[in-house]
Amino acid sequence: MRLLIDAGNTRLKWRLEHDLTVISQGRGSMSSDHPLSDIDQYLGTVSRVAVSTVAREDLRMALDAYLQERVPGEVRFYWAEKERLGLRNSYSNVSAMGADRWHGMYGAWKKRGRGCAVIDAGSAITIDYVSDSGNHLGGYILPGLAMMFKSLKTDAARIAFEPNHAVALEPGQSTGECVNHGMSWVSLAIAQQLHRDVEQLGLSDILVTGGDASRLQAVGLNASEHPSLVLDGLGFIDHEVFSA
Ligand SMILES: Nc1ncnc2c1ncn2[C@@H]1O[C@H](COP(=O)(O)OP(=O)(O)OP(=O)(O)O)[C@@H](O)[C@H]1O
Ligand SMILES: CC(C)(CO)[C@@H](O)C(=O)NCCC(=O)O
Ligand SMILES: [K+]
Repeated sequence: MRLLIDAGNTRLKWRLEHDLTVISQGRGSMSSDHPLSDIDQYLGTVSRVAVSTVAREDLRMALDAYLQERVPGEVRFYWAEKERLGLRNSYSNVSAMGADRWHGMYGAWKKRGRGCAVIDAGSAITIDYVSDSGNHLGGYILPGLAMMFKSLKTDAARIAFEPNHAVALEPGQSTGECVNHGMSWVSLAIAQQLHRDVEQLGLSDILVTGGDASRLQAVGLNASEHPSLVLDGLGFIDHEVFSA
């Protein structure tokens, strides 16, 4: 049994596989003492764990200790790389790139095998462009939608509102409308700029993942949704490493 883990800043996503077939998948909180409690009964049978993480080093170490204690198999952490089977990183300091971005891009590269844009709308939003020849052309890092809401709540004294996920784009006429419509408006701006970039760079399509994927699609982002793209890419890499 193989366990794949995408440990983000807020949440952890996991997938349990047997012979590359998905047995079960789910998510846990990074702040939980037992983030894998849903699969407690399986942990003793896991022969290998592959982890992609962007969490703080102390949280990574706590996750490592937690896994070592419960899983008999090897626990391996995977990071961004310079190159893998035709996909080439543009960062000169490759290790500074979030592992989730590399693994998401690799998942997209393996699925598409040609130029594409990858957008991960999670705690932060990342956008990465890959050319037909596999060159990472670069990307963008933006605050995520929940992060934007939170910063308005905590850093501005007179902005009181209840966030919602409705798509409404007309100019707001109350604080709540201004903030909520503003979030749709910024989502639309992201989607439109992505469409322009993809067209200009000649990329074939857009893959989207992350908790706010559907919100971007709701304002018209023309993308295929891959809810666990990071785990997909991580799984491909771990498989390649172990079958080499
Ligand atoms: N049930 C939910 N819990 C938390 N966020 C959610 C939920 N459903 C949708 N979201 C949206 O998903 C976004 C977070 O996405 P996602 O779950 O992919 O990130 P994350 O896993 O928290 O990020 P990271 O991988 O950095 O930990 C938030 O901006 C929020 O608006
Ligand atoms: C941007 C996030 C937080 C998105 O999860 C992650 O990919 C990260 O911590 N990246 C490190 C900085 C970088 O990718 O250049
Ligand atoms: K993420």
